[in-house]
Amino acid sequence: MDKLVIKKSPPLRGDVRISGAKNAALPLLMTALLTDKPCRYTNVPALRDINTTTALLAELGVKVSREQNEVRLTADALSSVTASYELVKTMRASILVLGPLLARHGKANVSLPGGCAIGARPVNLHLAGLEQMGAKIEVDEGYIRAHVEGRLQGARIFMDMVSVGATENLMMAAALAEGETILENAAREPEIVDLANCLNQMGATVTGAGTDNIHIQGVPELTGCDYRVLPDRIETGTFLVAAAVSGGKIRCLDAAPDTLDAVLNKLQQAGAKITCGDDWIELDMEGRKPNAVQVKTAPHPAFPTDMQAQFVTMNCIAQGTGVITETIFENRFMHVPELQRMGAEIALEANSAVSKGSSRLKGAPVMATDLRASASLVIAGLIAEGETHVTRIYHLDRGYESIEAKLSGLGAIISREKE
Ligand SMILES: CC(=O)N[C@H]1[C@@H](OP(=O)(O)OP(=O)(O)OC[C@H]2O[C@@H](n3ccc(=O)[nH]c3=O)[C@H](O)[C@@H]2O)O[C@H](CO)[C@@H](O)[C@@H]1O
Ligand SMILES: C=C(OP(=O)(O)O)C(=O)O
Repeated sequence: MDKLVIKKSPPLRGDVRISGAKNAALPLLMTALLTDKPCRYTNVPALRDINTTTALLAELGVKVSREQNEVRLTADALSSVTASYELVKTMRASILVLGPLLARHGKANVSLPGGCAIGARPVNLHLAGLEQMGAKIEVDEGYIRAHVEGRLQGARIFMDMVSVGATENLMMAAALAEGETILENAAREPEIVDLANCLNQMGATVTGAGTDNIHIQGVPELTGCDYRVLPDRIETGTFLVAAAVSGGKIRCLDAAPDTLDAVLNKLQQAGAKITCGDDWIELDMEGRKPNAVQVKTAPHPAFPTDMQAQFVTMNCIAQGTGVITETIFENRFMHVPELQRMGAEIALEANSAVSKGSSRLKGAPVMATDLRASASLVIAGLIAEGETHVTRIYHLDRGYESIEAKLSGLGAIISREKE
């Protein structure tokens, strides 16, 4: 297994190119299941989760070809409608094959994803929505077994929690359903808008994406697509926080500033000077240490849970007391004990991490427990005295393309080694 070795680094400086968004690319690649025509996706990040997705699609019989950041998929003859436990257990987003398979093939067997380090993460909203559209679903031996006679039927579906994945699964299913589907209390994330744009390019009629009320007029069949994945707002935010923590000045290129309002707002409160162009964001700390900020995670457009861990690291070394409250996942503070091992003064109070600020971090061996927790430890390593060894970085490789090369390009002292 690999680990990252990070030494105390100078303030980050320079330009970094932002990759396509993992959380947009995953549902986008699943749209290929909705058509027998070829689909081409560009700006697809080179990530472990993308490898898992193409392996999953190949297992279903989808023809896959991949070259650098381009993926071509053709689902003209499926050989299976089963997403196996072996793949689903490594990537929860595998559940997103359920809606498309059911809509186009009338049948799907998908292993229950189960929980993960950050929480229980049930899929009841995905299943309830599909049942409202006429699917018969049972859970047997750890598998969701779903079928429908004829086509799924459009329905008015109210989701009593905001769920990104359920909104995506139901949007894809509804695109091939008979009649209109209305998703109420839908998620409003930029990745949902990206999925709607791709579906519309394939001949679907999706309106309202980006609001909490999405209308999908089903069509009998869809065509292929040639679609460029949205820039990764969480990768962008992670580099910006790393630069803020180090007191540096960086420019994120090929970014999407309008997807990051809540994060940029908090960075400004922390004392960062932020300048944006159409597709770039510059952060300049002008040599200052960040001020602690108060943050509460919530569905988009509020502050994203996927940026919470990185801000916990920032608050540790910032000036003043900061409180970060997590409202999306019940167990998303696994990075806190690891940061404490590096000397961070943080107290966990219910679902809040309270940092006293001005912690002097010292390098230590630390363990990555999930994707964004790993990112928070890497950021801590950049400013800790001495050397930090981050193990179990397969979590990091799920969601950050070439993170050590990108950080090195900004002046960080970081290398990948064998554990
Ligand atoms: C691949 C991907 O895009 N992952 C993102 C997606 O995950 P994901 O789509 O899994 O997250 P959801 O938005 O569905 O989850 C939000 C909350 O709703 C709960 N819930 C969800 C579905 C359901 O059927 N029942 C239920 O109770 C979850 O346990 C969680 O507490 O959105 C999360 C919230 O922004 C992000 O952290 C993840 O990075
Ligand atoms: C939690 C995340 O991803 P996933 O939903 O794929 O686990 C994430 O991207 O931070």
